[in-house]
Amino acid sequence: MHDWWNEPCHMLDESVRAQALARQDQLTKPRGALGQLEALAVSLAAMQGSERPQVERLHVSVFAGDHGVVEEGVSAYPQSVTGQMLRNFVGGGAALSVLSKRLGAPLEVIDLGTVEPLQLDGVSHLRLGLGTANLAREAAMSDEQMRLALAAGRDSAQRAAQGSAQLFIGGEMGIGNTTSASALAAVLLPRSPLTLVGPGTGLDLAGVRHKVQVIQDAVRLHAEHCVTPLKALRRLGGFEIAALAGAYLRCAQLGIAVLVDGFICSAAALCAVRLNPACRPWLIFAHRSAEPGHLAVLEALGAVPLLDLGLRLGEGSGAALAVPLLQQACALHNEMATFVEAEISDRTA
Ligand SMILES: Cc1cc2ncn([C@H]3O[C@H](COP(=O)(O)O)[C@@H](O)[C@H]3O)c2cc1C
Ligand SMILES: O=C(O)c1cccnc1
Repeated sequence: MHDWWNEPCHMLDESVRAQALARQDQLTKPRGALGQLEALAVSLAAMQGSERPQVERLHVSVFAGDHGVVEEGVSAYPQSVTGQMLRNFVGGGAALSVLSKRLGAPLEVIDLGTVEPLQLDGVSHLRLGLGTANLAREAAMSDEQMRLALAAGRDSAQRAAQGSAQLFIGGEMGIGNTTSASALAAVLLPRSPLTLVGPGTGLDLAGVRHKVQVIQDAVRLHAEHCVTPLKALRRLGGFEIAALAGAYLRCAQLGIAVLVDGFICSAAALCAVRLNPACRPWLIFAHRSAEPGHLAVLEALGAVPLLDLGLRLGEGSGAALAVPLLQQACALHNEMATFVEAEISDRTA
């Protein structure tokens, strides 16, 4: 079967990057005084091939999928919440719904396989099963399910391109997915689950200890078979995690900047980068989640997150929150006066 994710990624425009860098140094501020915002505007310029980058047209897709591993008692919430939240996403009540409405961005909701499917207007159904299999006992997905999930993400990136999106945000909903993301990180980094696993939706200490045990056992069961990132994704991932990886990879191939959310999305980004390392420059990391494993994943990706607000929600909420920062970084880059324009001396004393 054709492994589309291996195709080359779009090239960043290095001459535009150099022009944007030169412009930053001419703006009426001490050099480097806008810190990460300068690098952000310069990166966006290189990605968009435009010396005046913009982040006005957003594409936001949230992928939902249930996780068989929930039967091991690894989440503070029941599996049925995943499907129920879909109504909340389309009804406007979910955190991501509120944030994307504020940003003026339509929210695409895609059900990849929840245990209690609801027929809802505004939800696309690409159901791959009643959730994944229990990764504590067997591979989470069949090869076909994983490929279909990757393709579902690829197709959302393609819709983003059709809408001329300047930024892609992927979100996720899947009770139990911090377990899947932690197991993936443990195998891909590799690192002991003990240092990665956290409370997710709010497990107490005993709950976290049990979750660590479940993940350690799962890693022991699957590790020797996870000889490629694709095999790790199939055995330990989730439908929504595979879709996010597929979306990130296709965005990089199509030349669309991606704003990555929290721990779950970063685990998907880790899979994407391991599948095709050339996608890495297209990924901007919005925030550092309170989930302990997130820092290790960010470090492995050489990522410096924009925000650190103690968020532990997922959905894409942290990415949506960081959009105004990207917009302001672009406005400063595009609209500030140069020393020459403002007739201010740019020489140091
Ligand atoms: C009402 C509600 C809304 C959410 N929105 C995102 N999540 C987040 O929590 C889940 C992962 O945590 P765990 O692995 O502990 O189950 C995912 O669905 C994630 O998106 C939510 C969780 C709940 C309960
Ligand atoms: O950072 C995340 O993505 C996250 C953290 C806790 C629960 N759900 C998601």
